[in-house]
Amino acid sequence: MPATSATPATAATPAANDQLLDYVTSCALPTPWAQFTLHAFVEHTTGKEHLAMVLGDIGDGEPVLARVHSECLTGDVLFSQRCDCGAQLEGALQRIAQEGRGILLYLRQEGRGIGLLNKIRAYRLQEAGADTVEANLQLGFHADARNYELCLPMLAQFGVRKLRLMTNNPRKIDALTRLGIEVTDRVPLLVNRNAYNNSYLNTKQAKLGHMMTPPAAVPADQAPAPAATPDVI
Ligand SMILES: Nc1nc2c(ncn2[C@@H]2O[C@H](COP(=O)(O)OP(=O)(O)OP(=O)(O)O)[C@@H](O)[C@H]2O)c(=O)[nH]1
Ligand SMILES: [Zn+2]
Repeated sequence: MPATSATPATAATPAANDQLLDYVTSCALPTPWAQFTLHAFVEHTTGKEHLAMVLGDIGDGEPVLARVHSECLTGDVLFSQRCDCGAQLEGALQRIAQEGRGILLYLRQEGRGIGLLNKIRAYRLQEAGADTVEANLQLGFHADARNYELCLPMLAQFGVRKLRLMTNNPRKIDALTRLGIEVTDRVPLLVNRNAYNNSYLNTKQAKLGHMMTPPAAVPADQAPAPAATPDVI
């Protein structure tokens, strides 16, 4: 039976307006692994809706198991194998459910901050030979255009300042630390490689500094049937 959040859906009260975003409302969110409480925020400048999934008592001052997840519609919703986002999202929620306590911030900064349409443009460039970083640069963007400043008021809503952060990305840890959020531990969040995400994961490791185990080659005879251009993701 899934764990149930100790935070009732109606318990959270709107915090004072922050300069960056407003707290809006919450509801129960049953998942296959636990019943979370889903909290909704709206960002002032963009009108984007950002979300927090909370399980258990996270406001007691102890470090909280946390995932700061950037939106990836293709990976989180459409089952894309080009990246590791969907598997990381699922893995993070499962891990929080196992502990019975934690928070997942779902930030609407799709495509590392360049948006869905530009991410699809970037995928097309990758099919022509660019890697994930080169494609962003060719489109005139930084390799990673995200910022994490919303995390501070979102976490403050729940009285959270110390995280055990599920990530492989050292720049995410640096960014949160600079905001004044204490990352007490990094919890690796590794997913299986496949023929479609292998070079994407290698590029994240080589060019974006992600901390992963050494790349393991995917034997050709174990790889799924090839798509049009699987090796240039
Ligand atoms: N521009 C661009 N964005 C991508 C691509 N693949 C995935 N993304 C986006 O990248 C974001 C996820 O970033 P990742 O680099 O996979 O992981 P991370 O959040 O930095 O690090 P972890 O915490 O270890 O997962 C999501 O917003 C995805 O939409 C791509 O090829 N190009
Ligand atoms: Zn993704």
